[in-house]
Amino acid sequence: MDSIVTTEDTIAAIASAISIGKGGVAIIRVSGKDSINSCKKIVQTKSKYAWESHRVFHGFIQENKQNKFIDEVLISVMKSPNSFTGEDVVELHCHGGIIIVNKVLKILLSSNSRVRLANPGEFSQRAFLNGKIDLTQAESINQLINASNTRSAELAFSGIQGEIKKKINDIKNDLINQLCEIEARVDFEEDFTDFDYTKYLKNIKKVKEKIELLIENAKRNSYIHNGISIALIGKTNVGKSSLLNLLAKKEKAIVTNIPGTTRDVIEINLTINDIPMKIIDTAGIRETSEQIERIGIKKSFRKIKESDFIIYIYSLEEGFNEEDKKIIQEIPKEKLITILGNKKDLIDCKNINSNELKNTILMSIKNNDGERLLIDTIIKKCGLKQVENINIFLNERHLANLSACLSNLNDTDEIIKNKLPFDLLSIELRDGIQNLSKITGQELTEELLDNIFSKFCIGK
Ligand SMILES: Nc1nc2c(c(=O)[nH]1)N(C=O)[C@@H](CNc1ccc(C(=O)N[C@@H](CCC(=O)O)C(=O)O)cc1)CN2
Ligand SMILES: Nc1nc2c(ncn2[C@@H]2O[C@H](COP(=O)(O)OP(=O)(O)OP(=O)(O)O)[C@@H](O)[C@H]2O)c(=O)[nH]1
Ligand SMILES: [K+]
Ligand SMILES: [Mg+2]
Repeated sequence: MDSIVTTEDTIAAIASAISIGKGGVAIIRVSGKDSINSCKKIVQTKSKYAWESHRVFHGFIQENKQNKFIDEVLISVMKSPNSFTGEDVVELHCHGGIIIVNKVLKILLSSNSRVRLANPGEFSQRAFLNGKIDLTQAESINQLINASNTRSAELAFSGIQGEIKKKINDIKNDLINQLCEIEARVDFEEDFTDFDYTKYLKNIKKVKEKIELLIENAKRNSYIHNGISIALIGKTNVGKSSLLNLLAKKEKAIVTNIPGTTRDVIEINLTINDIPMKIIDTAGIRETSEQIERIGIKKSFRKIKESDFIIYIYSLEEGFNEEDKKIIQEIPKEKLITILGNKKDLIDCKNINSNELKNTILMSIKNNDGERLLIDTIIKKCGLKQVENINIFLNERHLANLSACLSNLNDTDEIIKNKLPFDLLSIELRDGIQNLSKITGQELTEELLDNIFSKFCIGK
């Protein structure tokens, strides 16, 4: 691995949340060779614990070596290698006002030419480069900071504890073992024939299943992190707003028997099976010259585009007709959770032709009949079923590398089936292993590194 960043510089930044401007205490974090010396220049202390590692001591921040103090602080020093970054780290715990903490930072930066402001994510980047954490742990730190719900935070923390790394390394070890078997034979070409292809294919199949399980679970866990949006779409008066109210368990939207009641988009948030969901009620779609309603209908079409998923509702009393067919053509197939035939209470179900029932669930929203079935359908269609309790969150980068590895493994199957040269097998396996190494960062490019850490906030 090339040396990617220069860790010659000592870096400093405000590590606590400062965007809101006030807080009891704010922390300035300093990391690098000059962290202790540069802080000594701006601190006056009489503490007997002063500058000892892993102690907290008391002091004052002084401006220009004068005896004029600008803040009273607590200080902790964590000497290399036993710190977050692995370098010498000093933390100054100032009063939490934005003016004072910025002033202390400014004085520190001007105290020593080798101290500079940290780039976004640079502390975590140093922790990574010094081998304190792998890439997945670094990414999990950022995920935890940005988590919007407790479940997402829980998954992020499990990543910080190394759960992603463990899963990936486990799969990697399986592949390394397979590679060893193969390479042993590539070296002694005459022994080709005794290679147990059946056993190899069986082992690789197991590895593929492990990867597929991770990918399947990741989909669900990414919904936990990002949530999903479901739009209720259909003609007027079919019961969209009634359904929104049923799911919300309160009267969020106006329901009347007047077609065109809902004009604007109405959204509610709920959690089903741990998944944060946004349910979106829209204006019923029909030909109309009424100006406000037309704007509402335009928004309905926009929601078809913007939402992750759609439930298409029609009235069983009216039947699924040409207009419904026309609207449903606007909905991408993969987004359609189900067609929902509503107002079951008004008809005799035996009279519905079986063609109409395909991909359709029947409900009486008014009588609260069929809600469970609808929720089960949502869970199934959106892939929200818990496959196995795998407590990790995989981001796009992890998934792309896992998929690449999976396709390497599929290629090795082909190589064997088509009796292609044996060394192709080992090339492909090596490639698969390399794709896994990219996830944890053992295989690294400068671009990848910049890409990941630039998404962090300053001070992390
Ligand atoms: N004040 C403060 N709080 C913080 C952090 C920090 O940097 N400073 N953290 C930063 O994100 C998180 C905690 N994570 C940390 C992870 C490792 C080490 C650390 O010093 N590791 C050393 C020593 C371990 C030990 O003493 O057993 C090591 O790994 O060698 C510190 C914090 C959250 N809270
Ligand atoms: N019989 C019966 N009536 C229902 C059912 N669900 C809704 N309704 C009635 O159908 C009418 C229209 O319901 P809404 O929920 O306003 O329909 P909508 O699709 O939101 O209508 P717009 O906002 O005008 O597009 C109301 O009078 C509801 O009480 C049902 O399951 N059975
Ligand atoms: K209505
Ligand atoms: Mg409505």
